[in-house]
Amino acid sequence: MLTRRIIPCLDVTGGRVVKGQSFLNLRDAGDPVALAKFYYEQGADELAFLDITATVESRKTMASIIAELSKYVFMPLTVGGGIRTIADMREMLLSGADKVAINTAAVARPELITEGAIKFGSQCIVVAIDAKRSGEGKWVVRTHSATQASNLDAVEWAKKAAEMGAGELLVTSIDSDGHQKGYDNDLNRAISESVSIPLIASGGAGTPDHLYDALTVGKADAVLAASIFHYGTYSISQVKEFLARKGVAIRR
Ligand SMILES: O=C(O)c1ccccc1NC[C@H](O)[C@H](O)[C@H](O)COP(=O)(O)O
Repeated sequence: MLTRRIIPCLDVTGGRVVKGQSFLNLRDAGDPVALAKFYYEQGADELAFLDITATVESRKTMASIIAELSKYVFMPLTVGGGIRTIADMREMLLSGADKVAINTAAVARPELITEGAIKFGSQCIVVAIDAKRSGEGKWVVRTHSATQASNLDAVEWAKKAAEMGAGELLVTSIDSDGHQKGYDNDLNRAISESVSIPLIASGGAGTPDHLYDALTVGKADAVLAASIFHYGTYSISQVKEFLARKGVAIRR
């Protein structure tokens, strides 16, 4: 079995890490470079950076943060937020990112997924999907930092993104995000059972049990978390010890 990955997520705006609940009420959660170095030293398997301002200016800030980080942090870096073109992807990858996450731009023009996969390799292209529960066993895709509803069913969109060449899916439950009450395992399992590319679960982590449930019940290949780590509720090593004791293949 492939080792499962623990991925801290740094949502960045104005050069600072922030954290909210269901994408709202954002609070300062620290300096991005310091936090990234801390998580690297703690044994994180990968790091995700999300530029939630997503302007031309903020993308330049993100590129300089990633360039600075790459000097100290030697684990896969995924960068997302406002990435709209091949040029945006190239800028992040040349700054030191290993993967780019595209969300709104991929919904607007799914061909961007294929173009990015052809240019840089599928392994560089993560399609981020922000999904909101819309009925029993149904989730709708929202874009623009979850401010706009689309007419896309989240499971169907995930299947299309995989067909278009995505290397990995980063699936965030808008309902669970930041509440530390657990991931939306129904959402993650529904998508994981529909695609053959890795799924990173996101949104809701509050205890090590939640991460275990996401990797088992939710059938995720990796777990992304922000609040649980930024607020120091649990350390990465505590989470990894817990998962290893439960028999999960984890890198230590
Ligand atoms: O994705 C966005 O555009 C966005 C915008 C504003 C605030 C948060 C956002 N995303 C939520 C992040 O992906 C968040 O770090 C993950 O969902 C993990 O959240 P936790 O529930 O705190 O582990």
